[in-house]
Amino acid sequence: MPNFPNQIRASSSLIRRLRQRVANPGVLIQTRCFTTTEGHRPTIVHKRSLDILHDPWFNKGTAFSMTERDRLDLRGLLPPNVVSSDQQIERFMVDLKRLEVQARDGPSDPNALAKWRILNRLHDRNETMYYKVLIANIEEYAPIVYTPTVGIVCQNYSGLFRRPRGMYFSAEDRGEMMSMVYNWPADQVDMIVVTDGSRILGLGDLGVQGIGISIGKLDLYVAAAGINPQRVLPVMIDVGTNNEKLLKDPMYLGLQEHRLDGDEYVAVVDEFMEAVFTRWPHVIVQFEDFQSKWAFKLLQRYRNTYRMFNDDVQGTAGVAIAGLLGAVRAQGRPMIDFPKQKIVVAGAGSAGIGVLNAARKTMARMLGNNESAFDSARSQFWVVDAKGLITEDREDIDPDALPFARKVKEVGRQGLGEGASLAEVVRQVKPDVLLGLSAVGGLFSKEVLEAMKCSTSTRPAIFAMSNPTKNAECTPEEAFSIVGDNIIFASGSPFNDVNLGNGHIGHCNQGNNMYLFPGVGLGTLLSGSSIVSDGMLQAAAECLAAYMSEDDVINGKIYPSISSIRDITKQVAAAVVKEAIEEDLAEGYREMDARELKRLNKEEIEEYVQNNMWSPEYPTLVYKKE
Ligand SMILES: NC(=O)C1=CN([C@@H]2O[C@H](COP(=O)(O)OP(=O)(O)OC[C@H]3O[C@@H](n4cnc5c(N)ncnc54)[C@H](O)[C@@H]3O)[C@@H](O)[C@H]2O)C=CC1
Ligand SMILES: CC(=O)C(=O)O
Ligand SMILES: [Mg+2]
Repeated sequence: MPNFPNQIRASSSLIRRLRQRVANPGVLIQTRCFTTTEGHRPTIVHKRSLDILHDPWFNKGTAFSMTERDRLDLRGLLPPNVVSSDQQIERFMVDLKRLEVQARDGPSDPNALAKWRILNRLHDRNETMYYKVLIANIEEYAPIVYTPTVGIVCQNYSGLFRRPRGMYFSAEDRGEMMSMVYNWPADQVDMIVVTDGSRILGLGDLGVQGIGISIGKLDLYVAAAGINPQRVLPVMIDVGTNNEKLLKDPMYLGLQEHRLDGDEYVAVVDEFMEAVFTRWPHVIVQFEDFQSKWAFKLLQRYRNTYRMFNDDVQGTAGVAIAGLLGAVRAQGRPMIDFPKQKIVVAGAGSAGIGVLNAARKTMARMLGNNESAFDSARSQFWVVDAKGLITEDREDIDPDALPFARKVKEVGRQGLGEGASLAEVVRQVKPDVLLGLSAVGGLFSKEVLEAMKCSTSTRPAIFAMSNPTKNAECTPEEAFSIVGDNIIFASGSPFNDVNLGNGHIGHCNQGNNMYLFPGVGLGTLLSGSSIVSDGMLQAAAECLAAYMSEDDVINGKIYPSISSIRDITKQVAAAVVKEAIEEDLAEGYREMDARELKRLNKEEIEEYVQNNMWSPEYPTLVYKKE
């Protein structure tokens, strides 16, 4: 008879069952009381990995210890912070109590977070149905699973966490990644979206909570590009966080230490890349929301060796180019006039510099594609960052911004100098385009927009591209009411069109990389190219630019409506495949080999893309014994 500790009052039925166990030591007795010595006996399970996490009987969620995670092939399938069951309950209760307040946080839709929770639960229960709902209602639900609501989700992720989705590679997993990738149950993975959480939308460093953005982007991969949801993998590389609030938050699920930096940081990302490409050699890895400091370096480090691209640098650039060309057409001018546009860019981070580089190259191509064309294109841009106008006088200038630093003499003639304010720059330059990728909500103040009224363009364009909604540089109402009814307006997050009165509508375009990255990923996959070339990205941007009709652009519509995202994605993917074939990069995909790909004409490429897009229909299921 076992000795019960004094404080435990065992029920008579429990004592009866314990007696049974003493008589039959091999038999495990299920008991509801977990404070007896029973709690220390192991429970035999016939499952491992996600099967355990998805089984409500055995799942302990974030409370699985590291030894158990290793024993049950769970390493990487949960955020790295191991919490006690009391902490789990505390986190749940705090989140429950916050629900009402959070639900009101939605910037444009007061029920946004509540909708996200409902959709997320459906996602956990039934993926086919989830994507069917998402695709059929993309206009209403893209702002829930993607920007802006995904921003609120990331900010509150530790509280919202219920079931894991995706993989976490943390600094603690160094040396383990090559084996832990096998904890992911799918033998085929087509798309990975990875973040290190260091710059989530315009919300800064959100650490492990940034995984929400990888999940949201992959939702669009499935909904827009028809990537099979069983072959997508959201990833979070947790190297710590420099967000002091999260470092002190007892609810936080990530590593509570400062970010790794320098060689140590690179070694973690290197190990991750090697591991995923070893297990899935044909996967495409999209880098998302890495702080600028690393975004460019990692892109240069990997782009010629792995199938990868950086969405914020390259996807945003393509979307902006398409919009900028649309803005030229909206003035009733041919696209070839683009090199005459004066463009003021606010923000010189990964997105801003990506756009500037691509815009300069596009202008240079139009001007003859030689060195002098490239050099002269530079003078069309004025770049303003947190310290004001960037000139060659800037101390410790960021090397990525250096090519866009204005010559001091040159801007001096315009009455401008190093560090001039955005309003001053706009007043003096009178630009055709004012483009914001600063993450500073309201940066296009009344003063800046008043200055934009002096633009020399017949149809000034304002791109307030920062996300989420509260970080937009201005609202469309502010832009139309201050600058005038005739402007072209685009924002990164969705806004409603503006009623200008007299039956006129001020059109609000959504200038977001969601119109490109799904097609770039799908096109790369189906071409079988082992890299994502500049030409493939350029082809994607040109396809998006050409998608809008002359009537559309004259009416101020420079981007498609989100309701046509599946169609535009198909076309972008086809353009990417075509370019990969032309550059001799296409190695084929499945039964379509390189030679056959080369024989396809434009229509056949589109058909090939269409035929390879997954649709949310229930398949017939058949049971087969292992
Ligand atoms: N619409 C879209 O498709 C995309 C939008 N974005 C948005 O762009 C924003 C910036 O992203 P990153 O470039 O990666 O961020 P980042 O943090 O690397 O860069 C921000 C830049 O803005 C500058 N800045 C800060 N305060 C400023 C001020 N008062 N005036 C002028 N410039 C100022 C900073 O100096 C820095 O150069 C984010 O809000 C992000 O959500 C990013 C990618 C795609
Ligand atoms: C849209 C996007 O990629 C961003 O705001 O970072
Ligand atoms: Mg991004």
